[in-house]
Amino acid sequence: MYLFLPLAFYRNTEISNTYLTKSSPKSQYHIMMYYSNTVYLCWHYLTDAVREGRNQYERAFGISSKDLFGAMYRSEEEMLKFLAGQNSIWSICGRDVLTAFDLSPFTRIYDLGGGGGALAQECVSLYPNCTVTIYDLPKVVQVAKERLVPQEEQRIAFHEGDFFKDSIPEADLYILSKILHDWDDEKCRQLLAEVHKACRPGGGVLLVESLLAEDKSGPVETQLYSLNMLVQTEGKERTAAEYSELLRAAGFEEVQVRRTGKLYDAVLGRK
Ligand SMILES: C[S@@+](CC[C@H](N)C(=O)[O-])C[C@H]1O[C@@H](n2cnc3c(N)ncnc32)[C@H](O)[C@@H]1O
Repeated sequence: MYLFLPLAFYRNTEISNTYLTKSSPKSQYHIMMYYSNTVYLCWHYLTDAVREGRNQYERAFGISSKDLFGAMYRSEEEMLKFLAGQNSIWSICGRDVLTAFDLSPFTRIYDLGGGGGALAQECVSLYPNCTVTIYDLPKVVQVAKERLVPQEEQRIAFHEGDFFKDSIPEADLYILSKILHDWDDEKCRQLLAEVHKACRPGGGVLLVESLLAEDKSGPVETQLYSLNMLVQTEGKERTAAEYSELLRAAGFEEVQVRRTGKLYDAVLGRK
């Protein structure tokens, strides 16, 4: 047993150096801090969330969540913390979700709700012939442009817009990474219908989401994420069949599903 103690200590130090140290390239520091300081406050009201079937911003922060991202971005500091947190996961899973399918035929890509841009950066480094436009709410785009995406990166462009209200420009591929899980089925259908209208014939849409098993019996991480969505958004995690159905209802065909073995998976639909 005494022999294993230093080994366990060494392993724990290695894990914390890799995933918790702020300066590590695989650091999960920002998302941990966001969970701990913001999301956890909504979890205090889990029983209310289950009873009422809605998020708990009002109880946790005293603000209405009628405009969901207005509530999440209630200060510039909160927005930065959220975007940095969202970016962190792609240092671990970005390559897996973007190589689940060969995306090289798609050169004009829009990352809808592309946030802090980490997935867009991973995409241009894996597929050097593509350009990726980060489409997001104006204040998110401004922060991504000025503080999160390196200015010398010529293959990344920016588009300020609200994908529920403004038009979506034509492209070969739309990435919707962790977007549909924020919204109910009706809003997902509305958004996918607009994406289908804008998509070039022969183009496609790539959903990046954490997939539940078809009987919803697991994985436990995805079930927990679904509760996370309940306490802080209007959405939930879904099964591959549920995403495929949403894509088909919007007009996308040849829907293919790839599980990566990590937290996030990929679903591709073609127009
Ligand atoms: C859960 S985050 C995912 C961010 C990024 N796609 C990723 O995977 O790291 C959802 C993103 O959708 C954006 N978003 C929410 N509502 C939007 C809207 N109406 N129009 C455009 N972007 C929106 C948010 O600002 C945020 O960046």
